[in-house]
Amino acid sequence: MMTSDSLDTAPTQSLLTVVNGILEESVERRNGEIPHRVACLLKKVTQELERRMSTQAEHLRTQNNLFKAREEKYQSRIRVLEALASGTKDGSEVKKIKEEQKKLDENAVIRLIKEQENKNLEISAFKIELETAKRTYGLQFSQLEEETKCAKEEFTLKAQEHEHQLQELREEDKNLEISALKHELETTKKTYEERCSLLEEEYEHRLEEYEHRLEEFRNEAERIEEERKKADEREINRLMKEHEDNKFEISSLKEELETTKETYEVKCSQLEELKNKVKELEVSSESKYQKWKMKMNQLQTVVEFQFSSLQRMKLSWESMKQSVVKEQTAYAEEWERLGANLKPMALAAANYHALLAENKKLFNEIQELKGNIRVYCRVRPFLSEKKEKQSIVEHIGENDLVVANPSKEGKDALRSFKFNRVFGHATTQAEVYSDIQSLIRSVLDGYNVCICAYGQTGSGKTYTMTGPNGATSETIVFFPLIFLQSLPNGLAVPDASLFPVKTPPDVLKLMDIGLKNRAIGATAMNERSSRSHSVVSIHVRGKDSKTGSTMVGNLHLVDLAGSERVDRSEVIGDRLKEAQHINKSLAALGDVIFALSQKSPHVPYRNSKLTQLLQTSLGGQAKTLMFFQINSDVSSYSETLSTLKFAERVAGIELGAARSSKEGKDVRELMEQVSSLKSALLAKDEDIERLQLLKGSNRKRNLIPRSGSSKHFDDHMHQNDFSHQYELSGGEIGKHIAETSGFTDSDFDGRSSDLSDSGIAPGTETDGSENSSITGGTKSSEKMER
Ligand SMILES: Nc1ncnc2c1ncn2[C@@H]1O[C@H](COP(=O)(O)OP(=O)(O)OP(=O)(O)O)[C@@H](O)[C@H]1O
Repeated sequence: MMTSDSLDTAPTQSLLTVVNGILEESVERRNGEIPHRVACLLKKVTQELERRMSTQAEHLRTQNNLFKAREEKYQSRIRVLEALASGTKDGSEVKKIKEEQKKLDENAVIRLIKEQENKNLEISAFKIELETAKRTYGLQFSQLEEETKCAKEEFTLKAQEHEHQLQELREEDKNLEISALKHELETTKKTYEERCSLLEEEYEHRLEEYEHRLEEFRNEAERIEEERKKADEREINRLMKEHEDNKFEISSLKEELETTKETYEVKCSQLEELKNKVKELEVSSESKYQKWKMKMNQLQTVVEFQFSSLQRMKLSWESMKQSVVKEQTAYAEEWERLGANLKPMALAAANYHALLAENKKLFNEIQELKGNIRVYCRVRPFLSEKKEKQSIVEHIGENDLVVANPSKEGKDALRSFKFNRVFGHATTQAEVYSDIQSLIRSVLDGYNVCICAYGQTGSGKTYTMTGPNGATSETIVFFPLIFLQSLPNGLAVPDASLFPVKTPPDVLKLMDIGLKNRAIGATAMNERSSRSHSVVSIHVRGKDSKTGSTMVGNLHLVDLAGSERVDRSEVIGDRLKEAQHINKSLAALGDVIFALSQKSPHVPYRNSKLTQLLQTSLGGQAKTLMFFQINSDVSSYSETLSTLKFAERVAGIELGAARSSKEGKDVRELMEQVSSLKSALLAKDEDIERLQLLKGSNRKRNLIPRSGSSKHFDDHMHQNDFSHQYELSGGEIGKHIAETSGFTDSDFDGRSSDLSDSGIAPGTETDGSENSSITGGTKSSEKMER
C-alpha cells in the first residue's frame, strides 16, 4: 500500500525545488543587477508554497490516520465476524458479508488511488509548464546577459579606442579633442543607459507576466485543493455513513446470530429429548405390540360371542317389531280420540279471551253496583326541559303503581297503591277518553256523572280535563256528547250562568269562554296555574219516543285548583290569599271524603261551596270518577304521596249503586213486582220468627214477648247488613285509612270481630246485593226502609 506522504507531497516538493532554483538564480542575478523586488516576490511565493505544502501534508496525514483507523475497525469487525462464524454453523453468511465488505473497501481504495493519480498527473503537467516557463525565462535572461556583455565589451573597446584617440588628440588639440570625446562618451553612455532602461522595462514586463502566471497557477492549485478537500469530505461522510450502516447491520446480525444460536441450542436439546423418547417408545412399542396381540385374541373371542348374541337379538327384534306395529295402531286410535277431546278444549281456549273481556265487564258492573267512586291516577310526563329528572314512580301497572321514597333505600322505600286505572307518562288523551266514554254516555241514560280532577299544582289536571290547548274537539276528552239540551237548575254557586246548548260545538264554545274567564297566574311550580276551581255542568234531558220514558242526566266536569304548598309555589300577596282559599276548599273536600269513608252520620257538605256543589256526585246516586294527577319528580314526593293517600281514601267511599232518572213503563212494573216481593218476604220473615219463638218457648222458660221479636230480628239483620258492607269494602280500605288518618289497628280488629261474630251466611249477602241492584237503592237506604 502507498503512504499518503510519498503519494501527495512529491509534486509540491518538485514545485518547491523549481521555485528555489528560480530564487537562487534571482539571487545570483541580483548580484548581477537583478532587481531586489523580484527576489522579494520569489521569496514570498516560496514561503506561501511551503506553508501550503505543510498544510496539505498535515491534511493528508490526518486523512491517512483516518483511513488507518477505519481499516483497523474493519479488520477488527472482520475478526469478530470470523470468530462468530467459527462458533456457529452459519459462518458462511458472515464470511460472505466479510468478503462483500472487503470488496467494497478495495473498490474504495482503488477509486481513491485513481483520483490521486489523476491529481498527480495534473500536478506534473503544471510542473512541466513551470519548467518550460523557467527555461524560456532563462534563455531570455542569458540572451539579455549576452547582449549586455557584448554592449559592455563594445563599450570597453570604444572606451579604449577613445582613450587612445584622446592620447593622440591630447597631443594635438588636447582640450578640443577631449571635449569632443567627452561629448561622444556622454552620447554613448546615454545610448547605453537607454538600452539598459529598455532591457529593464522588458524584464519588468516579463516579470509581471511571470507573476500573473504564477497567480494563475496558485489559483488553479487552490481550486484543485478545494475540490480535493470537498471530495475527501464527501468520501469520509459516505464512508462514515456506510460504516454506521455496517455497524447497525452487524449488530442486528449479531443479535440474530445470538437468537439463532439460542434456538439452535434449544432445538438441539429438544432433538436429544425426542431421540430419547423415540428410543423409549421403541422399547415400549415392542411390549405394547405383545399386549395388543393378546387383546386382539381376546377381542376376537368377544366378537364371536357378540355375533352369536346378535343373532339372538335379531330374532327378538322381529318379535318386538310386531308388538310395536300393534302399539302404533293402538297409539293412532288413542291420538284420534285425543284429537276429538282436544277440539272442545281448543274452542274453550278461543273463547278464553272473550271470557276475559266479559269478566272485566262484569267486574265493572259489580263495581257499579257497589257504587264506589272510580279512582283513576294519571302520571304527568316530565316536561321537555326537565327530561333528565329522576322519577319516584318505580312501576306503573294497569291498576297499580309503586312509588319510591327518595330518602329511603331498599324495600322500605317502596309503597304500592291500587286504583281502578293508572295512566302512565305516555298515555294520550284519546286513550283516556276511550276508557271513560261508556261512563259519559250513561248521562244520556239519565245518570248523574261527575268527573273531577284533583292533584298538586302543575300536575296536569287542566290538561286532562281540556287537553293541551284548551277545549277543542280534537283534544277534549268529553266531546262526543250528543243531543244536549239545557235544563234550568237552581245552582248554589253565585254568578254561575246557564246557557242552552244543542250541539257539542256549543258546549265547547261555552267551555272555552269559561276557561278564558278562569283566573290564571304564574307560580314557581306552574307557569299557567289555575287559581280557581272550574265546574262545567251539562244538564241533559231526553225522551224515549217508543216507550215514552223520560230521563234527566247531569254531567259535572270539575277541574279543581291545584293543592299546593305555599313554600314551594313561592306565592305572596293575592296569590297567597288564593292559595289559602283553594287549600281551605280542598280541605273541606278532604273532610267530606273522610266522613264518607268512615260512614259518619254527619257529612260536612256545607263547609264549602265546592263540597255543596259536589254533594249530589259524592253522596247521591251519581257515577263519580276522580282523576288523581301526580308529578313523578323527586321534589314532588311528599305532595304525590299525600295525593295518592287521599285517592286511596276516596276509593274506599261507597255511594251505593247509581240510579237512573229514566222511568219507563217496564221500570214501573218492575218496581211494583219488587214491592210485592218485599211484602211477601216480610210475611215469610214473620212466619219464620213466629216458628222460632214457638220452638224457643218449648226449651226456655223466659219467653220473648211477640211484640219485640220483630224489632230484634230487624236489629239482627241490621247488624248483619252492616257487617256485610264492612266485609265488602271497609275491611280492605279500613287498613289504608288506619295508615293515613290515625285509625288504629285495634279499631280495625274490633270491627273484624264484629263481622266474624255475626255469623252471616254468604247466601244472605248475595240476596242483599241483588235486592239493591233491582231497587236501585243504596245499602244504607235499604236498611232505612227495613
Ligand atoms: N299528560 C300530559 N302530557 C303532556 N304535558 C302535560 C300533561 N299533563 C300536563 N302537562 C303539561 O304540564 C303543565 C301543567 O299542566 P296543567 O296546567 O294542566 O296543570 P294543573 O294541575 O292544571 O295546574 P294548576 O293546578 O296549577 O292549574 C302544562 O304545561 C301542561 O301542558
